[in-house]
Amino acid sequence: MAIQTVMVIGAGQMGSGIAQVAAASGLNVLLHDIAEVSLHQGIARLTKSLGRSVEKGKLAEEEKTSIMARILPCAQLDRAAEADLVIEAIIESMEHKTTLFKRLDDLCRPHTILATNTSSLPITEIAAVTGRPSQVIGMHFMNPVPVMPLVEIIRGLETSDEVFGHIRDLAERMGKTPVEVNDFPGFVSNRVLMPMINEAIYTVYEGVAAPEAVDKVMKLGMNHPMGPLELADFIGLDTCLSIMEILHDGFGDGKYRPCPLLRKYVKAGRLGRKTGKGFYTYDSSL
Ligand SMILES: CC(=O)CC(=O)SCCNC(=O)CCNC(=O)[C@H](O)C(C)(C)COP(=O)(O)OP(=O)(O)OC[C@H]1O[C@@H](n2cnc3c(N)ncnc32)[C@H](O)[C@@H]1OP(=O)(O)O
Ligand SMILES: NC(=O)C1=CN([C@@H]2O[C@H](COP(=O)(O)OP(=O)(O)OC[C@H]3O[C@@H](n4cnc5c(N)ncnc54)[C@H](OP(=O)(O)O)[C@@H]3O)[C@@H](O)[C@H]2O)C=CC1
Repeated sequence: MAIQTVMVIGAGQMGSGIAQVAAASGLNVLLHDIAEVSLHQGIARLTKSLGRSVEKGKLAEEEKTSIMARILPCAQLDRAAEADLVIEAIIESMEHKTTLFKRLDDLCRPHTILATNTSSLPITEIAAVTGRPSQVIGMHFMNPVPVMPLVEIIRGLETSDEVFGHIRDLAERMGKTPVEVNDFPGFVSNRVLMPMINEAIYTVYEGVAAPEAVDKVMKLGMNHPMGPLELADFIGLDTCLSIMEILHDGFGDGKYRPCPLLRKYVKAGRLGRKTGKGFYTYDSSL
């Protein structure tokens, strides 16, 4: 089966980046979001990202135009019927994702593959709500999608070899390096990364150091490109909290307990860069 048309669902920071790299690899992209304002913001974000590549001389203006022409903002989920592949990138919630996957299973043609960009949720559980578990797979991109080379690929219990092969080949076509990992909470990336971020938040919570000092230690001492708190703001504190909760519930181990300060910031709507405030304050969410 040749994948020609992809629907990306959720036009947030990940969905807009996935739509961009998919269109840049020659695919036709339908970009869907429940909220029209989020759809506009997603298009603005990827337009800005492509514009930056043009300014740097890495992309011709005509290429930008043709990439943009392959992306169709689409308010109707029903158009998933046109897709060979759906890549879901909505909020990190099992309830929201399973509701969506049930609906997609009804809407999509029999050959269509359903992929999720979940950061941490079990693929097998998402696949189980559909009548096509062999065609459900985890395709976990890293943020910012146009820059980061990795895609974690996660098979559910029933995912077929054929579907795995299609997704691995597609990730390569998008210029990414696929790495297969098993279906456990947080996979590899967030099982390793998120406890470090959570621990960094604990150091602020317990008054060990201010956010700037924690980040400086990790940047200058360990050569990390971003400090853990800067990175948490970049990922989104709501997403960080959801991932910690999934690790905590999934393994039943107290070492994954989310820091109360993380909970407090999320309750206050301080979600990081996307809301203009987290551990730091930002001018623009794009
Ligand atoms: C939570 C999960 O489930 C999994 C995750 O994704 S965890 C998060 C993983 N991501 C990370 O760890 C990111 C860590 N940070 C970094 O690697 C870097 O800080 C960064 C790449 C984001 C920015 O790098 P920087 O050197 O500080 O800034 P900058 O010079 O502006 O950008 C570097 C390059 O990336 C590009 N870039 C940066 N942000 C971009 C974006 N949002 N979209 C497109 N391009 C972008 C820039 O254009 C620039 O390109 P060139 O080198 O070709 O000029
Ligand atoms: N942030 C990161 O660094 C990474 C995130 N991920 C994963 O990617 C997914 C998305 O994260 P991210 O892009 O950061 O989140 P964002 O909050 O930036 O974007 C999520 C988008 O999905 C929309 N949405 C919510 N529910 C639905 C729905 N039922 N149908 C369609 N659209 C919906 C939201 O709209 P509205 O805002 O109106 O609710 C929002 O525009 C999550 O599963 C996350 O764990 C994976 C890798 C890295």
